[in-house]
Amino acid sequence: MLAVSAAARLLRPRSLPWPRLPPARSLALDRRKSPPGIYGNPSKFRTMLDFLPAPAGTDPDAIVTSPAASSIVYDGGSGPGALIHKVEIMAPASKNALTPDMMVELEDAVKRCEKEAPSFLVITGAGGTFCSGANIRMAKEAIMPDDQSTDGGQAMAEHMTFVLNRLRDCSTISVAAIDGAAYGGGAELATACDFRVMSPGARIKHVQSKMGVTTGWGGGRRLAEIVGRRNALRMLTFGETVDVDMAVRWGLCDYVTPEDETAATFIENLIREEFPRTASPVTRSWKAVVDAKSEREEIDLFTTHWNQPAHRFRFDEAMNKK
Ligand SMILES: CC[C@@H](C(=O)O)C(=O)SCCNC(=O)CCNC(=O)[C@H](O)C(C)(C)COP(=O)(O)OP(=O)(O)OC[C@H]1O[C@@H](n2cnc3c(N)ncnc32)[C@H](O)[C@@H]1OP(=O)(O)O
Repeated sequence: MLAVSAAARLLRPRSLPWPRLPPARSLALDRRKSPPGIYGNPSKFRTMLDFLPAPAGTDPDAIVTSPAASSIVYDGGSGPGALIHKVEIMAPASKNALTPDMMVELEDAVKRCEKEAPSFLVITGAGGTFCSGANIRMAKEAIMPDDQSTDGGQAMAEHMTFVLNRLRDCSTISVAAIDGAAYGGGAELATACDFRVMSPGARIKHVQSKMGVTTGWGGGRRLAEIVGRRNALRMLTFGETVDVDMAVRWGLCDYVTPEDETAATFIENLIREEFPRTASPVTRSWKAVVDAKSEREEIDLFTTHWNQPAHRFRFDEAMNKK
């Protein structure tokens, strides 16, 4: 899909960088489908865990930096509107398991991505693992009291569903760069991204049934959308380990990395090869195009770009080559 076609080469800008995209909202491209609060108040999770002061008001867009602020590392590249931003999950001692603090940091990362509007967001894990899901030790401590109360689980599920829906609905194209394991919640995070890149040896596994629960972060429905109902049921019921070959066959993996490259390096190189100068203003419209509810919506998106600087630049370049 991102392979460089002859036509794409022809249309590539040679000298001038393209103008920076204004933030999504001013282009009316903010296509968030899940209104804040639809899954309850996500700030409830923050408050419940008591690791943050009660949020001021309930502004769901506010970025409230978690005191931990270390395990989800946001790399803003060359700034707002850049071609690529990156999120690295960095807790290698637990195979990048997500603690409650990190779930809050992930929310902040997604909000930052929405605000700074890069063309692509690459999500990866440190130390050769993507993410081993929720940190089971911390979850036990923080949200599994002895009285069998379900409140903590519900708050976590609402929080993570809210965060991952925002990631999916954000106009930035997101890529899960998977080395090693994407297990449990890690698999759910991977399916919230628009594409999955896997290096040899990477594997995706929905271990939830082995843990005695169902998917809590919206990952079951997303999986069915990606691999089809039957394959999703198979993966979920048996907690099957899906390796790269199977993931490619089922449409769960979009790119396979060569042996000697990490998934993140591979996808970054691929993106930079396709967009050698800077971000294309068109990139952040594609999700809105494929999700358009009507021809009118698609026409309106097209019109947003028509005769604008990037279009004129590429058009003239193509004409001059004729
Ligand atoms: C809604 C989502 C939520 C849910 O379903 O409720 C979840 O996500 S629950 C968590 C689901 N995830 C798992 O069950 C994965 C468990 N981990 C593994 O299967 C393996 O660790 C691995 C990811 C396949 C890696 O295997 P390996 O390379 O052999 O490493 P180790 O197994 O030796 O692990 C090293 C170290 O990391 C700790 N670890 C691993 N995963 C987690 C985790 N999810 N939470 C907390 N800690 C984790 C593991 O215990 C080892 O610790 P030490 O023994 O102290 O070294």
